[in-house]
Amino acid sequence: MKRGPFIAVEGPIGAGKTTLASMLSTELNIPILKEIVEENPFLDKFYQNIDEWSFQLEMFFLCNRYKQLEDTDLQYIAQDKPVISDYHIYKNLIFAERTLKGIKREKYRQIYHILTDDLPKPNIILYIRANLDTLLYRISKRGRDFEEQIDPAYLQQLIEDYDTAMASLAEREPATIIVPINGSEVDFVEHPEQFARIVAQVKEFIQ
Ligand SMILES: Nc1ncnc2c1ncn2[C@@H]1O[C@H](COP(=O)(O)OP(=O)(O)O)[C@@H](O)[C@H]1O
Ligand SMILES: Nc1nc2c(ncn2[C@H]2C[C@H](O)[C@@H](COP(=O)(O)O)O2)c(=O)[nH]1
Repeated sequence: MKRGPFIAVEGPIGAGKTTLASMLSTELNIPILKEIVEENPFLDKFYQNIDEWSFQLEMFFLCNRYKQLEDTDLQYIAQDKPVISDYHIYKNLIFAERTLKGIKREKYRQIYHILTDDLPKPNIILYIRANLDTLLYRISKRGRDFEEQIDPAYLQQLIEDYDTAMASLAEREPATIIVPINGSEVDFVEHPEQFARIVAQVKEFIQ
């Protein structure tokens, strides 16, 4: 592998991204880059009225992730140091294509490409797929008040959007390694041997 591994854990809301990224970070002794969710001023409003707040929310996520990735590039990637992240910048587009409409969607697409096209992209993606029941259960287990309002139909659409987006990324970027994980069947939290299998897979790619 040419540069230090940049590993992203992806999947729809509640799939277990932050959990798996944190466990891998500890196990492999690789620094973690985590999304900060609690300080987001728009998420609560967004779930109350998606059409009203989607542009502000998507722009907020995009600007935050842009800044975080710029810093990550300087601190780790440009220095060939490994790093693991609980998101891929591409998720901005997955969500925005679902939540934005018309001219705002078009403007967002342009800004997204201007900001992100030259940013370093992960070379390994652990893609946690999970069914609707699993996601709803985990979201309620996590217990964030504002997420109680998530419409299951929105979540189901995101499950499908993620599948489409990962297939499209695989086609566009054949060098990116995508490791699918069935998050409804593989339980890396309760079953250490299942976590060990994921660790072994990742090690295969980074050594
Ligand atoms: N494999 C798993 N088995 C059981 N609970 C899990 C598993 N993965 C995640 N969780 C729990 O589900 C909730 C959501 O996980 P989280 O990692 O925050 O998801 P994400 O970052 O994808 O939104 C958390 O309460 C976490 O402890
Ligand atoms: N509309 C968008 N919502 C997003 C985006 N990234 C995250 N989120 C939401 C989904 C959850 O409620 C919360 C945390 O996300 P996790 O997947 O880490 O649970 O934030 C986005 O780009 N657009």
